[in-house]
Amino acid sequence: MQWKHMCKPHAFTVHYVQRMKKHRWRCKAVTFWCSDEVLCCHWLQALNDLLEQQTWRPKHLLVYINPYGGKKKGKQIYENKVAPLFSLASISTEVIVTEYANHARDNLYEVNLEKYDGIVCVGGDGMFSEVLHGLIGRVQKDADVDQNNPKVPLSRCNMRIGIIPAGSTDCVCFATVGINDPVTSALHIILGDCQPLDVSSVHHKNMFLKYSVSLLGYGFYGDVLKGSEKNRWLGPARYDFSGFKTFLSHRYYEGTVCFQPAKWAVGSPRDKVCCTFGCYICRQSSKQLEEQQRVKTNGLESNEKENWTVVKGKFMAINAANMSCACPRSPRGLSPAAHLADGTADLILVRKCSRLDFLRHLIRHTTSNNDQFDFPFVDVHRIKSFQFTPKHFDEEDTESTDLGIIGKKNFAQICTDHPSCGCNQLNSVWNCDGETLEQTALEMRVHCQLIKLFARGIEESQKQEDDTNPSRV
Ligand SMILES: Nc1ncnc2c1ncn2[C@@H]1O[C@H](COP(=O)(O)OP(=O)(O)OP(=O)(O)O)[C@@H](O)[C@H]1O
Repeated sequence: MQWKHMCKPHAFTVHYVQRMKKHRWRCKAVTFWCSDEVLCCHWLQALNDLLEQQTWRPKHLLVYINPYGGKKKGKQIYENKVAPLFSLASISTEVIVTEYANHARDNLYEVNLEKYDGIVCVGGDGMFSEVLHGLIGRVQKDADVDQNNPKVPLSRCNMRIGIIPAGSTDCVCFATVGINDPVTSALHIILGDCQPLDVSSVHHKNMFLKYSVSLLGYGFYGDVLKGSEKNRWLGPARYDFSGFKTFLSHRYYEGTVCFQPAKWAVGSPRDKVCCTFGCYICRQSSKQLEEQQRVKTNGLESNEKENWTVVKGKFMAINAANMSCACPRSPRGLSPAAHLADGTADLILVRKCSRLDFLRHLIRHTTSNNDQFDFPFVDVHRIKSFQFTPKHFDEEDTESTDLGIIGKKNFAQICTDHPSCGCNQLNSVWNCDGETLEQTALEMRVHCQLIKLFARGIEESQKQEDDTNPSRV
């Protein structure tokens, strides 16, 4: 049908998603013309009815914008790239531009969540973490769950969170969408995508510290973060600078790691298969975990205490990765086969080794094919929880673990073990999703699929799909 032959044209425009390269999505439009007004209305009605049936699409969203995240362009990015798309999709929003750190977290404790179909945060990983803490905290409060009890099962959050990347680090967005692009993320929100995500709770004794969705790292990654904070004035280059300095200092830390292997899990950290859209391993593992928990609550099995593996030693790094932790710099991440929603984390123990060996291990994170775990000083385990007790701890920490493995008193020691650095630093700090923790003795537990994101995981074999049907989403 050609519009120029029509005497009375009627038209409507359909906006659709088109896949571009590297997981990027764009909004395209096609206009349909019709000479018959009634027919045109029928088409419109039919399309609107179809859209109405897609009840998973959000209609009302609560949006938090951090105006100071990244290059301070959060507000601009939202107004220019995201808001017009939400309005095209008839999504109404309540927008809160944050005025101070933790504004969004505090607000989430008070707001009437029933009014919304989802929460959107515009900012970086720090902003996402704030919203995550606000939402999980609020849901536990409403369900009367004590977050300070490390053993308590947490209540799942059904409200989805969308991340519009506008920070200096957008790792969670990158790992769950495949790219940190505001328009792509907005389109995933509009389509109502849903990606469940595991969350780890981190406790010190019976005190809740933080939730983590990506990396909980001690030793190398803790030191890099701590060093980078002292050099904030360098901007994003502070991470490279601090990384180089930390590498040169070549420190190791002594302590004891106790962990519970995730025996039900289907995959292993050494798998070649990565977590992708509709991941089979996430589905199977979470199903088996649910089954195991059902058996336990029915009293058929009650041996939660056993199955702890204890590793005592000198570590360059202790990393617990809840997801691959892929980012543009390390495209496969710290643990390439880690899964977003299988109820496990990958615990990577890098024991004391030579500087050259450590460099070889680090370099493998940046290359695509080599296995970074294939070294005699690296061990990797798929776990559901772990505890760490440093060899040198404060009085405060003496009763830190309930396993009673280490019962030594506080003692100060000059750093004779580090002739290369000449430091007197006995303990490292924990890097919890980019924030340092004060306590060194801690306990981490994975909560399977505790939250949901407006994402779908990383789509594979894009090329094939693009060739056959570029717009099918
Ligand atoms: N209005 C505000 N003023 C100051 N800080 C804020 C404000 N709103 C949010 N924040 C805090 O700013 C921190 C960093 O935000 P965000 O993650 O968006 O940016 P970023 O540049 O990626 O930072 P980082 O790399 O440290 O995560 C968050 O911890 C958040 O709590």
